Amino acid sequence: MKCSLKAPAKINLSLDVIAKRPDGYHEVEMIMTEVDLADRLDFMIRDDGEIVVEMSEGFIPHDARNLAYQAAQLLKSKYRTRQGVHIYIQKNIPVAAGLAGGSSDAAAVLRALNEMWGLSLSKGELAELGATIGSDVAFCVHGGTAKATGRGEKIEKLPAPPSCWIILAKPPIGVTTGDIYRQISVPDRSSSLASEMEDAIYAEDYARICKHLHNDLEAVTLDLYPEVRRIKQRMIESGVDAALMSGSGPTVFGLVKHENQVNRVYNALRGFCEHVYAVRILTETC
Ligand SMILES: C[C@](O)(CO)[C@H](O)COP(=O)(O)OP(=O)(O)OC[C@H]1O[C@@H](n2ccc(N)nc2=O)[C@H](O)[C@@H]1O
Ligand SMILES: Nc1ncnc2c1ncn2[C@@H]1O[C@H](COP(=O)(O)OP(=O)(O)OP(=O)(O)O)[C@@H](O)[C@H]1O
Repeated sequence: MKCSLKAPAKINLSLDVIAKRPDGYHEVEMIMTEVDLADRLDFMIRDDGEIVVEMSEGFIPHDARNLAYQAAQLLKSKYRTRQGVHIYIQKNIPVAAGLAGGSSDAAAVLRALNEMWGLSLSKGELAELGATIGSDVAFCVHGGTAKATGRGEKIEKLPAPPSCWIILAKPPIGVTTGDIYRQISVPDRSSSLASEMEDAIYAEDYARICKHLHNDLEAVTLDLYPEVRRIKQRMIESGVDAALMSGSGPTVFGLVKHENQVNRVYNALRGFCEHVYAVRILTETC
């Protein structure tokens, strides 16, 4: 039995850090959306019970450190499945980029093996299991556009934002999420910035979405890595409607409403860094 699934990247349109928790995580309020830059995962059932992960990129571990492997192992041990699986991951999402590449792979494994191993788990159950692997996995299980609270694992689905183009630019550095959270001073604010973004999405108001892009982690990463600040600056100068860093970085994204602006922005960034993508928001889970 074989199956293939796409594992899309996400961006954070809004990310508020609300409080530091005693367990070392932070309480957050985030608005996230999937974009059509995706890894591709090919699955094949193995009758010997083994889990084998193969990656297109040799530098990513394919053993128990791989989030896709962890997802398969979690289902296998919890539901005592006799079958195994071979998973090939064609990596298209840049790694350690703030785009949840590994989390999305893990979510795709949960969704695929739920079908292939006949587990009949609901999306909610898969998301709950996924959250034990990483904070972004629950969102990736649900997909689409959503508000994420708690440490990121409590998901409320939202409609897709109005149609637009997104330019992603990733400088040649990797950022470790924990390092960025560790350095943030929790902002003292009375109103929720994520709510402003949520309202703008419900109102289908592109200009308000641009106005309310916000990420509390951005200032920390920009201070640590001046090249990320330069990319954001370059993006703004190239004429995007708004720009923001995604997650803990270092990828910066720019929103562009009209297709005729896309090439100009893309080319301005392409001369500046190697990893540049022009993508769209996903309106349905693939
Ligand atoms: C930055 C984001 O990607 C935005 O979507 C997420 O908040 C992080 O999601 P993630 O990469 O899946 O994060 P995890 O693998 O769960 O956590 C990595 C590390 O980040 C820190 N962390 C993560 C999530 C959170 N809400 N608070 C935290 O302080 C913790 O130190 C944790 O040890
Ligand atoms: N399937 C996978 N794909 C990519 N990286 C993986 C995978 N499994 C484990 N990793 C490891 O996870 C780390 C983070 O990679 P990932 O691409 O998921 O980061 P990220 O996009 O910054 O995630 P997030 O936005 O959720 O913080 C890397 O050090 C990488 O070696």
